[in-house]
Amino acid sequence: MFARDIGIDLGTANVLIHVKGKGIVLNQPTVVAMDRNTGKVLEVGEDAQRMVGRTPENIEATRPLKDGIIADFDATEAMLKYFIQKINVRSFLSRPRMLICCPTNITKVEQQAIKQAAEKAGGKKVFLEEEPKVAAIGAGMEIYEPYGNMIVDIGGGTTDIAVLSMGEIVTASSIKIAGNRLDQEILQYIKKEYQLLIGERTAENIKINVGTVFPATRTEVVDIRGRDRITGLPRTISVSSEEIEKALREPVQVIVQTARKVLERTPPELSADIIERGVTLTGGGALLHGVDQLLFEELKVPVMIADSPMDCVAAGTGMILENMDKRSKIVL
Ligand SMILES: Nc1ncnc2c1ncn2[C@@H]1O[C@H](COP(=O)(O)OP(=O)(O)OP(=O)(O)O)[C@@H](O)[C@H]1O
Repeated sequence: MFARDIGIDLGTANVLIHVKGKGIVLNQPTVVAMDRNTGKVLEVGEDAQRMVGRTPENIEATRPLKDGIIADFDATEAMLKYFIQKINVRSFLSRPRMLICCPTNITKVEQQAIKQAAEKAGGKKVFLEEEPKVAAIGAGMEIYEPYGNMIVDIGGGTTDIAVLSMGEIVTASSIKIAGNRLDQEILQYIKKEYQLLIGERTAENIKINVGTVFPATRTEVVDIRGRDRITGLPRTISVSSEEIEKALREPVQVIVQTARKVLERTPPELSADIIERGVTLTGGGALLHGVDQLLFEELKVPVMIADSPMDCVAAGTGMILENMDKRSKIVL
C-alpha cells in the first residue's frame, strides 16, 4: 500500500493539510507548547494555543514560524511529525510525498530548512511551491491562461502580492506585515491610550469582532479586560471600531502601497487584464472588515474575496498534487 501525497499550508498562524483524494483533513493553529527545562513537546495545535499567555514558568507555548519562515526548527519538526501522525497517511511500507508552500522571497537556506523539517517529519520527497501561486490556484483563478491575474494573500505573518500569467509569477512582493502585526498594533494602541495591558489573543479578537480598515463602515463597541499598567489590577474598558480603524491605518497603508507598487511594475497588457478581471484576496486577512473596499478605493480595480479564503493555499496544493505527475516543473 502506498502513502498518499499530501499538501501542507505551513502558515505562521495556521497549518492546513490536504490529502490527495480526501481534501483538507487538518486545520490547526501553528503553536507548540514545550517544557523549557527538558525541551519536551507537551501540546501541539489547538491544545497548545489554549495555553498561550497562560503558561507557568516551566512551560513555553510558542509559534515555531515567524513571518512565514521557520524560527524554531526543532519545534517545527515536532509539530509536523505530530500532525502527520494524526492524519495517519504513512503506510507501513512507504512515506508520503509532500508539497509545501512558502513566501515568494525566502532565501535558499530558509527553503532548505522547510524541506529538512518536512523530511525529518516523514516526507519521502518534499516539493516547495510559492504561496501566492498556490493560493491563486486554490481560489480558482485561471493562472495558466495568457492573462494577468492579481492576488493579494494576507496571512498571519506575511502578505504576498503577485501578478501571474501563463502559470508563472510576473511581478510579486512579500512583506512581513499581515494579521499578527495588526494584532500587535491593537495591543500597543490599548497600552498607550488606556494604560491597559492585553494579550495577543484578546487583540486578535478585537480585530475580528470590532475592527475595520475602512472608515465609517463598522460601528461596534466591545468591552475588554486586561491588567492596568499602573495599579497592576484587572480593569475593563470599551473599545470602538473607529479607534481600531485608526490604530490599523498605518500598517494597512503599507499593504496598500505594496499592492500599488506591484501594479506599477506590471506590464501594460497584464494591467489591462487586471482592470477587467480584478484582484482576488485570500488568506485570513481577506476577512478583515473593509479591506476589499479599501483596496478598491486605492487601486481603482475590482476586488473580490475568494470563497473560504483561509483554505485557498491548502486547496491549491490539492489541485497541484492531482496534476503533479503530469507536469514536470514544480520544484523551486
Ligand atoms: N474574520 C477575520 N478578520 C480579520 N482577520 C482574520 C479573520 N479571521 C482570521 N483572521 C486573521 O488571519 C490570519 C491568519 O490567516 P492565515 O491562516 O491565512 O495565515 P497563515 O497562512 O498561517 O500565515 P502566513 O501565510 O503569513 O504564513 C490571522 O492573523 C488571523 O487573525
